[in-house]
Parts: sequence; C-alpha cells; structure tokens
Amino acid sequence: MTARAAVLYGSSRGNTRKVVARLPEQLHFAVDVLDVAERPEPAALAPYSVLLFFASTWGDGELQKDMEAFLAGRALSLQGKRYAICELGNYYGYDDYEFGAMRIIRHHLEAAGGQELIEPFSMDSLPRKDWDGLARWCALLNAAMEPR
Ligand SMILES: Cc1cc2nc3c(=O)[nH]c(=O)nc-3n(C[C@H](O)[C@H](O)[C@H](O)COP(=O)(O)O)c2cc1C
Repeated sequence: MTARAAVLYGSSRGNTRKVVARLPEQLHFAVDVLDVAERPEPAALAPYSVLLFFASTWGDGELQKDMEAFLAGRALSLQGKRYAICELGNYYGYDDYEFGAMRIIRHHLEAAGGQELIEPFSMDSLPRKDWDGLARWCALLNAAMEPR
C-alpha cells in the first residue's frame, strides 16, 4: 500500500504555487495540496504519513512568511511521519547553493519528531525555474514512495 501524502506550500508571488501545480504530472502517487496561507489546523495532517514541504526564501535567507507562521505558530507532532523539503530561491547573487528556507523548515520538522524521507532540493527559481532539477528530485521521491 502506498503511503498517503500531502503537499504543504507557502508562496508569496506565485512561483512556488506554479511548481506545486506541476507535481501531478511528475509524481507517481497522489497528493493532497494545502496552501499554508489558509492556516490548516495541525489535525488536518493526521491522515498523512508523508508530508512534502515547498516554500520560497525571502529577505536574506528567511522563510516565506506564511510557512513561517504555520511552522512557528503551532505545536506540530510529526511522530511516525516522513517529510521532504523543496525550497525555492535563486543562486544568482547568493554565495550558497542552499537558500535558507530549507534549513528553517527542517529545524521545525526535526523538532516535531518527523523523519526525512529524501535529501532536500534547492530549486533555482529566479529568473528561470529549474524544471529539470525538479523532475530529478521527483524521480527520487517516486522511488522512495515505491511500496516495498
Ligand atoms: C525581495 C526578494 C528577496 C529574496 N530573497 C531571497 C534570498 O534571500 N535567498 C534566495 O535564495 N532567494 C531569494 N529570493 C528569490 C525568491 O525565493 C524566488 O523569487 C522565489 O521563486 C519566490 O517564490 P514565491 O513567489 O513562491 O514566494 C528573493 C526574491 C525577492 C523578490
């Protein structure tokens, strides 16, 4: 049986939303999609054993504001759940190939007792989106979700 999965995303100008919209054509398993700007209750996560987080980096290495409010504003318990993180940002103008959002999300998810399913993906999204990189990461997700 395949684990039930949810996508939680935070997007300020719609880029992350566009990435999430492409997931059904990339993933071999079904996902329910939740925009954290709609402030889902922690109980909404109960049916899912796998959570996929997508959010952008703002400020200077800061987490997108709706995702920040979602993760910081409530006590999440992710015991027995696995997660994977895709952060959006831009390589150009920044020294690092990690943008910042991922580390903040990971900090919260680790503290909540979740287990990472696969390595995170830092998706270059400005000025162009790294769709090839997204496809490679989704292939890793598909493999990790294969029933054993
Ligand atoms: C004002 C501003 C600040 C940004 N700060 C960062 C940053 O610190 N690090 C980074 O990697 N990307 C940064 N970005 C790039 C955004 O993460 C990128 O444009 C992303 O696709 C936005 O996604 P969203 O529309 O879903 O929020 C910034 C973009 C803007 C417009």
